[in-house]
Amino acid sequence: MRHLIEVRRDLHKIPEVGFNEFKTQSYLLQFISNLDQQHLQITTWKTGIVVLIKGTNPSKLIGWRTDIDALPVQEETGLPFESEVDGFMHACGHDCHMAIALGLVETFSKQPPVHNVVVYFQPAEEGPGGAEPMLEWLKEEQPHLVADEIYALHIAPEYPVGTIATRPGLLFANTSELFIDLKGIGGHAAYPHKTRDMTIAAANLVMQLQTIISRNVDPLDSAVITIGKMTSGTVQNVIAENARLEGTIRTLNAQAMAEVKRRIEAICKGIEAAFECAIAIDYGSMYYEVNNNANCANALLEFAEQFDGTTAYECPAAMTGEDFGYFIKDLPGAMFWTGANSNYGLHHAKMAPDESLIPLNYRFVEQFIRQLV
Ligand SMILES: CC(=O)N[C@@H](CCC[C@H](N)C(=O)O)C(=O)O
Repeated sequence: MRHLIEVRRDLHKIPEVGFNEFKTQSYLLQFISNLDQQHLQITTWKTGIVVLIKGTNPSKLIGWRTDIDALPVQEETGLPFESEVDGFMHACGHDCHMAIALGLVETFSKQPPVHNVVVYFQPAEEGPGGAEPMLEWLKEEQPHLVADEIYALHIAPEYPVGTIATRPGLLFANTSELFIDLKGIGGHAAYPHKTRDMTIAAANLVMQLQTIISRNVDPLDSAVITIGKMTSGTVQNVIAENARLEGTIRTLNAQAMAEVKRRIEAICKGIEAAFECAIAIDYGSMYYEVNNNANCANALLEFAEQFDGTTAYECPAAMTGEDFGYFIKDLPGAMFWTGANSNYGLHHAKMAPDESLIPLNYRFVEQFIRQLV
């Protein structure tokens, strides 16, 4: 399956963000339509694709989900197949995920498994979230395409290739995006007393938000507030009338998320009073935690222990988010990390997974699905 690496490189060159994966979708459709169609049924939803593979003696429908979107990150890997789209990159490995999923569709199209298999090519995992609306559409309009059990993987740069890492129960956090707009009064840089400077207000707000983690979250629990982007003002000698913070909140449970939000709102009220400004908060999209079904996670770990080329690792939970959580909110299923051996982590401009993970994982997942009873 050497060609899957070529496929990954092709996809790596054309990164697209959530619900804009038009070139990606047509590349995937082209690949799938070149396969033997006898056992396949292809359906599209927005920029996503759902492929049903009819099994030889099915008694259930097994789901495999891959995400297909990229990130607004300027690539700095220096690889010969670098992103051709300025400012965008597959910095979260979804290009590898897609190549593995295409490998599955290809092999199952030639040699169908016993059970029916459905492969979801899901848009917008990085945001604003494709899993929840895709599932709604499936349930309402294509109920025969809703899996009975479902699996997915995510590359993990910090583990060697061949590591299959997961755990029963909570694997990934609850997430909520966070957008905060501050409005004050702009004016001349030399007359600050006639203005309400939103650069100063936003800087104070960023610092105060971190006290929620250190002073409001139970030290035996965990949470993250990250402000990934901060913008204010227009030019060096004009005091900023507007500022905007863009970030994300991560918690291990829904109660902690509610408490963090309550404190964000209280702190924003304080900043409004202190800096005489107006603040608007928007929580953007929220992802339900990835809570693995214990039997499904253990089945993956047990299979990885005896599979040639993989090592099972029962890993700790992480503060990453994944809208795959919506798929396994109501269905049995599990997600796992798969080693990608990169010196740079997820979302880094130099993240470069070891591509040998692609043929290995495609074989692992194919064999895992084939042996499910
Ligand atoms: C695996 C991974 O990196 N997932 C993303 C999901 C982002 C969700 C949303 N846009 C947010 O930032 O809250 C992650 O950043 O963990």
